[in-house]
Amino acid sequence: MTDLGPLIPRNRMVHPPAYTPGYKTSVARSPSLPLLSLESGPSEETGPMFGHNQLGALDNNLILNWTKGEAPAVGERILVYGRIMDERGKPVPETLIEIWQANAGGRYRHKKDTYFAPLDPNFGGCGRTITDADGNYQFLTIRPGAYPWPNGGNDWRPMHIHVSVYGHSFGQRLITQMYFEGDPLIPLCPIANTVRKRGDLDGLVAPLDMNMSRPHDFLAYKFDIVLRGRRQTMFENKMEGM
Ligand SMILES: O=C(O)c1ccc(O)c(O)c1
Repeated sequence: MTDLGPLIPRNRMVHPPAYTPGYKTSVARSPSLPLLSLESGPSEETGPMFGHNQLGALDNNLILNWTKGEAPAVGERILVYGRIMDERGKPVPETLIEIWQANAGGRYRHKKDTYFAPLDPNFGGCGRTITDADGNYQFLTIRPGAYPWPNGGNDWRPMHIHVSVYGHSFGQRLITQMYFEGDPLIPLCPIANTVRKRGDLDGLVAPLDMNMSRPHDFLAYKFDIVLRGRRQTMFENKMEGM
């Protein structure tokens, strides 16, 4: 295996900090003592690797990958596509990209989600794919609904899709959320507001792209992910979450 060298830690002065009291669950999740700096080792720097032969044909089609009969998922059909790049715009090929999201009513298929909106029996909410040789990926899905969450007052999550990019090893995994152009809930969201700079938050908002939409079928949203550098995508400080 190629020696990729030690992992480069994320710059916490740029990415959202772990402790953001406006986002209440971050308080208990964030460290209260200074961090120790440990060298990464083989368990962080190597594998597991995922190959194309491990993916099912519908893994990147959330409209069809959970259907029990012939019925597709309920909702506004959308294509989410983009490219994963490094700081020089060089594509990142063959990397696993996974997404998870609420259904069209704003409800997750998760035992802890008890929101009034019903589950859609034909929608699971998870998908995965591997970038091609030019770093491109695409998912066919439905637009997730916004939903209220128990953070305080009347907080709502904007429509969003959770995105994980795997890299070459466990220690490289990066997680973020994609928002939708024009959603008025974005500037009101305490989680979106953990991103300190307006320009960096704009990088998480996918523009509508009519050129990639398909007439009479789906709209398209473009979400590029930049791993490092001046135009880097903002990543989360936690590894789990809905
Ligand atoms: O971390 C959380 O508490 C939390 C709550 C609601 C969400 O939609 C989410 O993405 C995270």
